[in-house]
Amino acid sequence: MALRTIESLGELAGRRVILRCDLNVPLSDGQVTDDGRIRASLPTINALVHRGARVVVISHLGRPDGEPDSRYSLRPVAQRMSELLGAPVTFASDTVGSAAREAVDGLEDGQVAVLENLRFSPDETSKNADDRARFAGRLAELGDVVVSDGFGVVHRKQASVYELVQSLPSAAGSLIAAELDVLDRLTEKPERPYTVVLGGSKVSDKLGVIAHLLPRVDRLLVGGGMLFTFLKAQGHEIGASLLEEDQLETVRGYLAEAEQRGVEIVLPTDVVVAEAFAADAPHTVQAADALTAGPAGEAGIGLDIGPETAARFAELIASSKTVFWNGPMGVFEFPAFAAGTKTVAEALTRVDGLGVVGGGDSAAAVRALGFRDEQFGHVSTGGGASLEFLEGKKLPGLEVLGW
Ligand SMILES: Nc1ncnc2c1ncn2[C@@H]1O[C@H](COP(=O)(O)OP(=O)(O)O)[C@@H](O)[C@H]1O
Ligand SMILES: O=C(OP(=O)(O)O)[C@H](O)COP(=O)(O)O
Repeated sequence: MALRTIESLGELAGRRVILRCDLNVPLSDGQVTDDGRIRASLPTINALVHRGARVVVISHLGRPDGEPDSRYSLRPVAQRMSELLGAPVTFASDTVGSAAREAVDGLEDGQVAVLENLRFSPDETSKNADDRARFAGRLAELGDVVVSDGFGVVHRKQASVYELVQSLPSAAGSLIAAELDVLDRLTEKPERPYTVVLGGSKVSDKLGVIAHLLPRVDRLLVGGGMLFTFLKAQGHEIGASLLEEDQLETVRGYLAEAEQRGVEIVLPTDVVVAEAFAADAPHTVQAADALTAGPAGEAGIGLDIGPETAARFAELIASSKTVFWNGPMGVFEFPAFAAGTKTVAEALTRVDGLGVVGGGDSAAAVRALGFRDEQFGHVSTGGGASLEFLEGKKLPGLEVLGW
């Protein structure tokens, strides 16, 4: 089925358009450190502005605890959006309260407002459909139609992604359409060898996709925070490294299934082990099977793949015809632990075929390490969303758009 497009919404001049974006960008000291997701939202914002719509932008940022928390405010995002648009952007300090209503009522045709973080309300992410519907209803009062364009969050059944889109006439924005165009190429007869590279820190989310990826890919390379659950599942110690204890059995199952299917799960042979989770922590390269048990100060904490592993991953990536990579290989925010991510990124630029990097932090990482988006086949704004799409799953935020 085809996505409903903005054209299907008819005349937009003078109408209030709620635009659901994914503006979940990295911040440091209240400053946006990578504006990729804001830039990616601009084509749809500009298209709506040019049609004379009154644009009400909504988004989440990070994972606050369902209550206002200034560390996760969208205020700096609104500021950066204003700079990029070259036009004023009103910021409302709440999401469905009096500030939001005032900001929306004050909009003239072609103007833009950004409302505060959706996740400051527990109802946005509630598991209870009634809570979500109630919150979606309050959001719907702020608009006449909805445009959903937050590709990075379409895998979440959350109020603004799912219930809101069903509460008003709705359509997909051009970012979602563009993302799906590329991802379709990865799902429909990908050229082989097809390699998926997984890393990052959202370990439990992303371990879940492996079961569905195994029948589709030739190789799965595992780095980042995820690798330690694999090493532990193989019986190795991992010091104070990231671990999903309750996933050990599942991971053992994946290893057995991969062997049966002839899919290579490639695990690190060396890792960079630090004395603490800190930019200046002393660190050494250790064999992946040589770590000991204990707290960070004694047994260390794994913060990057080692150089031997990075070189092996690079070789496997560059010799593939189709590659999807989500999740940094290490804590790239600290330069001492960015080497693995840099080596993998460099290899992805050399893929003779389609090389895609996806995810908020992965895209930010490659840019921070000096790569340009044009060097890759595609830089996707969604990590988890892309992975679940590649699994062949129906995604809630796309289903409600007619996909
Ligand atoms: N070994 C590790 N231990 C802890 N965190 C890690 C490790 N490797 C990578 N990370 C962290 O993973 C984060 C990104 O993960 P994730 O959100 O899953 O990626 P994306 O946003 O690209 O989908 C980064 O902030 C990075 O520091
Ligand atoms: O950053 C995001 O996902 P990603 O890290 O998988 O790219 C999205 O904004 C979704 O955020 P969430 O994983 O907190 O629901």
